[in-house]
Amino acid sequence: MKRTASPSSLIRVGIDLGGTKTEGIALGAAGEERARVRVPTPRGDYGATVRTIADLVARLESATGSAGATVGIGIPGAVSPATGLVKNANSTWLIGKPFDQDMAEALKRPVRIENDANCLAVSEAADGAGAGCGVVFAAILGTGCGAGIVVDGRPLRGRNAIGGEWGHNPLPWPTDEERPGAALLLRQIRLPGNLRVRPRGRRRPPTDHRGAPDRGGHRGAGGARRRRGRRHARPAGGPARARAGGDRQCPGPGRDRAGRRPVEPGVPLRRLTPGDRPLGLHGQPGHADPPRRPWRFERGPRGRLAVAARGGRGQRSKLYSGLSITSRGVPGTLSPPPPRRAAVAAPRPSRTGGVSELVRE
Ligand SMILES: OC[C@H]1O[C@](O)(CO)[C@@H](O)[C@@H]1O
Repeated sequence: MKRTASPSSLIRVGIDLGGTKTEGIALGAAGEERARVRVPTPRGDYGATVRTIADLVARLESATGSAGATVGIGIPGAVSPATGLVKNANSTWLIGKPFDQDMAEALKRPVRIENDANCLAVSEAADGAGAGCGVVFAAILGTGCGAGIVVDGRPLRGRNAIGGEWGHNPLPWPTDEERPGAALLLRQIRLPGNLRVRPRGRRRPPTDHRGAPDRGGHRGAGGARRRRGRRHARPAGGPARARAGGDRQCPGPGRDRAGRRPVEPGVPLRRLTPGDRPLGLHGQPGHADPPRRPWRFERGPRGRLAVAARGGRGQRSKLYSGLSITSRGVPGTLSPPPPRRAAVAAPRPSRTGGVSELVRE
């Protein structure tokens, strides 16, 4: 006979939906761990993701001999208060979906959805590194990079449900290689097919984390590691106690990966101007929701232009190959990686009328 949950046998199920794995835990009435299951996340398949979580809940309930457990799910990104749809998820197949509703329907009960970094921050504030602290900041380095702020035990979501998100924001003390900002941040965009964006002109030779030429391993990996260390260190310089979660390695505030080198800010803080407006998460404009104005690139010195696309309800911005892009007069190129040339995508408006400007020479 199926047992139903009574207050004494109440099971609380928590699910961590990650980019590579999905893990569920069943907690007993006193918060003790009763069961735990981890499965691969069906990447790219929204329906399968919903089913996987529903199966996980069923497995946890059967492992604990319970039914009707309460369910909370930590997700990358957030459910937008404006649209009720998922936004900012590095697991991009969730973007634009009514995930909370679909999960409630699949599980036949209400579910609570929260940003994974907020879950981490609440957990650390409750009984982890931030226990006893009034304000706790926790950074998560998983498939994506995010963070949460908790005040007096409750997450600060903010009006756009992005409170604490630091992963895709401009950093203080930009270095020369990061200026003017937008050109660099353009690299974050996932382009259709094989296309990629790179700044035009001088290319820095790959270096390791000490700045020496990187010989071996992946080309440029050392340089990337060094930059990553610096960039994570800068915003982390502030809080008294910070906690990093997620399943990727983090060099740690102010240190390189080996924990040796202090990271110095080097250059003074430069205020970003509207023209520097970086592309936000997954090509959306900043973190604004809904976008207050479309971003665009300006006409460059050679009169060539620019692609501009409007982000919007979770859809990716569209960029096209074969055009030059500029940002505040600093040219970059949008090109297919050699030697195989990707087909030039024909400019076409996105389904929601996304292309705001497209100018050819
Ligand atoms: O999953 C880790 C983090 O990645 C993000 O989706 C950003 O890419 C955040 O919203 C989340 O907290």
